[in-house]
Amino acid sequence: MDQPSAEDPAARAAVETRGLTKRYRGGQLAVDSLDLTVPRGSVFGFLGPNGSGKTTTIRMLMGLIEPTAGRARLLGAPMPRAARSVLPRVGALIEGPALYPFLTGRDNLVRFDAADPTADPGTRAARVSAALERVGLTAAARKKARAYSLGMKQRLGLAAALLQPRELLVLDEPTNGLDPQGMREIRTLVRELADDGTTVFLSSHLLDEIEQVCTHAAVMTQGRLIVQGTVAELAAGSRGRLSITTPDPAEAVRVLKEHGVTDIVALEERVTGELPASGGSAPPLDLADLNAALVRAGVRVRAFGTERASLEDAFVALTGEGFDVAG
Ligand SMILES: Nc1ncnc2c1ncn2[C@@H]1O[C@H](COP(=O)(O)OP(=O)(O)OP(=O)(O)O)[C@@H](O)[C@H]1O
Repeated sequence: MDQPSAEDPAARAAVETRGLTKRYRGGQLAVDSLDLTVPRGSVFGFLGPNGSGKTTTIRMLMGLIEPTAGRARLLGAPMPRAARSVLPRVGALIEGPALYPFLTGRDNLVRFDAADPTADPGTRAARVSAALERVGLTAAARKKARAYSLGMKQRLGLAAALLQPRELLVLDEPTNGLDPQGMREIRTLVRELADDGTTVFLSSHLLDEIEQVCTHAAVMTQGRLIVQGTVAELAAGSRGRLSITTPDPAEAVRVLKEHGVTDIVALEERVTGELPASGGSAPPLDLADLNAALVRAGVRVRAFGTERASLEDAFVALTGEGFDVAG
């Protein structure tokens, strides 16, 4: 009864939650009726400021804590009920890897592998070497983990998650605390894993990072999901800023105002502004008409267009808030 058919979207999604809710004992509503669908094969960014409920959601998905209400499916199977059969197909890196500092990178992986009752000891050395190679730590395999940089430690944690082939990787803030080089390494690795067909679900409070690496994203604030979709769809939700280059900025500003453009900023030859929102009875402003009006008014236009809308624009448009991008 609980097994979805091949036609059921739940069978296709790598992660699916319906009404998933967590209220902690102290009364804190950390996750509120979450309906999340992570398509198989996606790199899915789970985005939200600190405290928005991302870790709580991930801990429920992995069966580490019980939801207060609602349900969660991982690779089509109900959690936490199917944990024993599903979790071996899922690699996870949650709240930093638990490493033995006085063991080498390689020996750390040997210990992780030995803790897995399904792992054949006869092929352990080959598995460990392949995982080290996968994350680019072969050269550093004999160094003690305490001598690793934070980025190398994260990669070692990923290697531990990759000792077995995985259909889904769940990474909680995998670049938290890393320097730009470490962040790039993790991003590259995530892309490579996705190219191999692994679904990657990663949480982050960095919009920029999600835009660079993810195909899909969901945005959380205060325990609630405010939007989910492909990154392209989310960014398209806001139109971006109008930008004009002209030697006649004063006249351009006048024409733009007449056409309902707001928040106009003129800096030497560059004039930018917010296009009026479409909707209601007003027809959307056609950029071709606006350009023609500028030319009719004698404004000499060197360049005319909209700046690419970013996920951050979409986020601000959705919530009316800025985003914590400081890290
Ligand atoms: N064990 C707990 N008991 C009570 N409240 C908790 C517990 N864990 C988290 N919370 C609260 O639940 C809310 C969501 O926290 P959560 O850690 O899930 O958010 P997050 O988006 O992962 O943030 P961060 O990036 O800071 O980890 C916060 O208000 C937090 O204080």
